[in-house]
Amino acid sequence: MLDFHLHRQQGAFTLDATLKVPARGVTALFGRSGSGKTTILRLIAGLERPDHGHLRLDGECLTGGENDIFVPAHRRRLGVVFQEPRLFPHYSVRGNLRYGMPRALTPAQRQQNQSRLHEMVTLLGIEDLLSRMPGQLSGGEARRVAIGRALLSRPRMLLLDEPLTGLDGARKQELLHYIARLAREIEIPILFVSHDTRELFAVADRLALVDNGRITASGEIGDMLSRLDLAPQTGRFEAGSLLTAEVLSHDDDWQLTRLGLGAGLSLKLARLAMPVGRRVRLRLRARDISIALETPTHTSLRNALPAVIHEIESERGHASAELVLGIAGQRVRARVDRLVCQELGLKVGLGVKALISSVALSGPDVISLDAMDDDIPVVNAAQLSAAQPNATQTDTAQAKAPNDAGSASPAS
Ligand SMILES: Nc1ncnc2c1ncn2[C@@H]1O[C@H](COP(=O)(O)OP(=O)(O)OP(=O)(O)O)[C@@H](O)[C@H]1O
Repeated sequence: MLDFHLHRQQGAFTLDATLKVPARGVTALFGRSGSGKTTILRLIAGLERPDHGHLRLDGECLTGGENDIFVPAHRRRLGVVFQEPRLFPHYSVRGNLRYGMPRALTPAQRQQNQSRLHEMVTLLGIEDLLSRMPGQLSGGEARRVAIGRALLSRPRMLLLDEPLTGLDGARKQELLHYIARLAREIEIPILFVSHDTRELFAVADRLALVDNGRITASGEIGDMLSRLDLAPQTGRFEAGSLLTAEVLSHDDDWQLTRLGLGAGLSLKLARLAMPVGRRVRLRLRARDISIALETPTHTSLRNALPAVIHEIESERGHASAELVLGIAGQRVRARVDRLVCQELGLKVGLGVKALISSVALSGPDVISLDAMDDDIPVVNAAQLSAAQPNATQTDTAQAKAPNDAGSASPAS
């Protein structure tokens, strides 16, 4: 668990942020440009010092406390990837990747290091770059090397500040899946900053909203996105909900998949390439849900789920009303015409049917919560959590004096 209260004055900007981050899973910092997200990451990484406050990771004080501690960046054992890759210019790509890896003292350890390096190089698609120097890489290539170096260093926590900016679509998607999978398999927390709501949808378990130097709300991402009061801050996400579900069955004749939502409820959507039993996260857009008082007949809408209206926000001057429905114990946002709301007599506590078209949902709306596609190599939990005392240095090592680099040369 990471917990902090950090205060820092930066010119006219005041940061005063408090947050608790659980021991595992991905927490996304989300907020407009200039709200203080990078400053928070830099303070956690030890690249900046707060004016006052505290920062503890797994009970160890890294900043503040009774003795006003400040553990330097390179001793924090954090994996950091910022927007600029910051590779060591005097090491080759291979040297950069090996930099933070634990020293191999036995042939077995050497073999383990080799196979982890090989997995990472394959995943990142940088086989042909290993002998190049950082000055000979494109921006996207350097970013991939920086991500690999951070992950290979066996950090206690990963700090990712827009790590996928500049990557092409396919590579971005692949790495995104890798980060999501990694987050679910390793026992270290990840703090992730991104402006891209699709990235956050794919990887974030929790959302912390940053506004003008403060963390104004935080919680499980599905709960946060279904809160109408937070809509002004979460507005860049398309209004909707994240539900957890399970793949129940496939119908190969009609190319449909049935997802179980709990409480005996299920919905159908286009066939997913996932095995039965897979737990998934499903995104339902508010605009894709219609409301009926009874289960309609003679309709193309095949998903009619019993729901109870929990909240209604209907304001004069707006054409639509926002609803929060309870479906199988999960909160689901829906958007209907205000006029329809009045004509149907919708009110809090009323039982209705939520109608969802099976074609409104597609593959990208469904993210696996279990192990991802089995052909993507992954560093397993045991490998990552078996951190060696000397295994450190990722981008934070840049904070060290250049001649320190010699004492922490790439692991063999
Ligand atoms: N060295 C500095 N001196 C004075 N003000 C600074 C300094 N660095 C950043 N700021 C200001 O601090 C505020 C927060 O900056 P920060 O980079 O943390 O925002 P951000 O949320 O990460 O933004 P973005 O999403 O655009 O990356 C901004 O108003 C910025 O102008």
